[in-house]
Amino acid sequence: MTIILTPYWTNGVQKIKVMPQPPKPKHGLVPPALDASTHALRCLNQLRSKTSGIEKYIYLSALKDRDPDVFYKLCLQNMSEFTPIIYTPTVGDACLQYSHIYRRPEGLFVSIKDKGNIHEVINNWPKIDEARISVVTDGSRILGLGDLGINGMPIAIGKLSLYIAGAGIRPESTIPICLDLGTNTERYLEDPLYLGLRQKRASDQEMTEFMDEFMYEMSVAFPKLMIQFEDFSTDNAFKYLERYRNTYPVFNDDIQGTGAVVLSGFFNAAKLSSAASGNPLDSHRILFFGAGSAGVGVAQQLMSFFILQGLPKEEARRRVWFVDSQGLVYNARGRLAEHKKYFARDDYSGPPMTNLVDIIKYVKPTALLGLSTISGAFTSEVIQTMASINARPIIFPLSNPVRLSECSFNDAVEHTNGHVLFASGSPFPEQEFQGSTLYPGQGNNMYIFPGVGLGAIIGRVKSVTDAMVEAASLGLADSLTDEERALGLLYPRIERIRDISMHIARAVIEAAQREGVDRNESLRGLGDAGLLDVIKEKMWSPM
Ligand SMILES: NC(=O)C1=CN([C@@H]2O[C@H](COP(=O)(O)OP(=O)(O)OC[C@H]3O[C@@H](n4cnc5c(N)ncnc54)[C@H](OP(=O)(O)O)[C@@H]3O)[C@@H](O)[C@H]2O)C=CC1
Ligand SMILES: CC(=O)C(=O)O
Ligand SMILES: [Mg+2]
Repeated sequence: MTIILTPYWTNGVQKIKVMPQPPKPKHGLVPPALDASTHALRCLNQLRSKTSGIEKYIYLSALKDRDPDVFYKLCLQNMSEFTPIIYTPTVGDACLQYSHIYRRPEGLFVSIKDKGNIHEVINNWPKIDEARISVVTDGSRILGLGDLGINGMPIAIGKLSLYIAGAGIRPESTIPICLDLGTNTERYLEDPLYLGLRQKRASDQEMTEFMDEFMYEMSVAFPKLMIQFEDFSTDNAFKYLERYRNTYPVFNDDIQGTGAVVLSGFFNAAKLSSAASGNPLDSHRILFFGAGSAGVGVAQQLMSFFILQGLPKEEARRRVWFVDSQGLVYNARGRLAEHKKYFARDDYSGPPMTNLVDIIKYVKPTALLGLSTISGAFTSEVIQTMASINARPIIFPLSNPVRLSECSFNDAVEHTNGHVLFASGSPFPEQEFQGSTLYPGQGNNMYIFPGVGLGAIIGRVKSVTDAMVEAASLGLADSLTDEERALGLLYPRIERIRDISMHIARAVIEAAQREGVDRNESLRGLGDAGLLDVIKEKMWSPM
């Protein structure tokens, strides 16, 4: 049964009543012609009557609170209309304005001031034994929008709505969590409506002590929970994934989820690009614009593309080049952040190379991937240079939200004469070009994490291994239907997300079984079809 957190005020302090969903109202208390299907249509019309994205977001948040079944039913029926509202790009605006549009509590807030007593805060969560998946952010790098502090909560809520809609996780099994470790963003510290602690971020040492306590207490309170880390700043994203991944079932969406979704789209794009150029799949060369947690996470995952083509690991590494805010990343440039060292080039030692067009002419990449947060960085000249060296250039501007995208689909189509193989982080509309319709891909981790989480909890895994993430990626790449391939799509239609998540979950469980990290013995030996039946049967659906 869905539970409702109802806020009320006593002596100026907001308190929460935990209530079950109300029973069906008695005769006479609702209009006579109210029925479920016309009411869903009424809600959809109300949503569509709103003109701004943030109004739509507020409307849908209220609908989800009031009537989760209608919300999720409409979401599933209108996935491509709903995802840009409950997720990127609009969720970015909801985060920026969270302290101003806040209506009612949703999720769990654990602050640095709770250090030493985190156990008590966690145990205030109403349905401890139901909890299966938590998305945890510290608000320090929300999408490409920077340090938003406690205003990062909507990203955890949005991701979990996609878990529920896209993978059939029961709503009461999800916990959005925002860790409040302070913020270094002055405008929030000065905003009288800001809902978080009014202090600078905790030191590294204090944060690590806090995180160790938090992770331990979570594992005690919620023994069946998988944690998804979301939108931690670069260093902390790598640090805490490494620190906990062998002890608890954790997954970093920005490093691993993004890696998996881009590997999948790259696989499909590389086949089309190689078919057009006549060059073999193992000859691809990839240039990353942006060397943060997402860029490096994707590069680590893309290594498996080359390794699957038969290249040795060292040769696979050499197919990747990075550009960061200082230009081409190479050893002789001087001190490099730890996460950049593995891919730093040792075959260039000249002066810093900072102009992207010059770098493209030097590297001659078949693929240009943007994870930089720099809006419009892929200028017409950049795109034309890619088109001049590739029959079908792969161009993926993956930064979110849409206004930070490195280029638009329209520009990519126009400057490559329609030949581009394109995927962006946030959605772009399709384009008419020379009498045909061209479809942009959405290379967003939303295709991956619902299925990974579903597989992780049904398989009761001890940890989320690299092989499980790779299996999710290849499962997604294989899920294109013949009709989708005929249209040149790189990713399946988002309307099929439940089917896709089911297949990803199966691939994840089988990989966990091969690696010996599964704890659900009843699933062993079921075979593909048997496993799919179990997964399907476990998926929640709105009534
Ligand atoms: N599509 C998807 O599914 C996902 C998309 N993303 C998006 O990716 C973007 C980056 O995220 P993340 O990696 O976590 O962020 P980070 O802050 O960790 O990384 C940003 C990177 O961009 C580089 N950069 C900044 N300015 C420039 C510039 N002028 N020229 C070249 N490079 C520059 C930075 O350089 P330096 O290292 O020198 O500071 C850094 O390497 C965000 O917009 C995020 O929304 C993230 C996850 C998933
Ligand atoms: C999509 C996502 O996780 C991000 O932009 O951070
Ligand atoms: Mg993210």
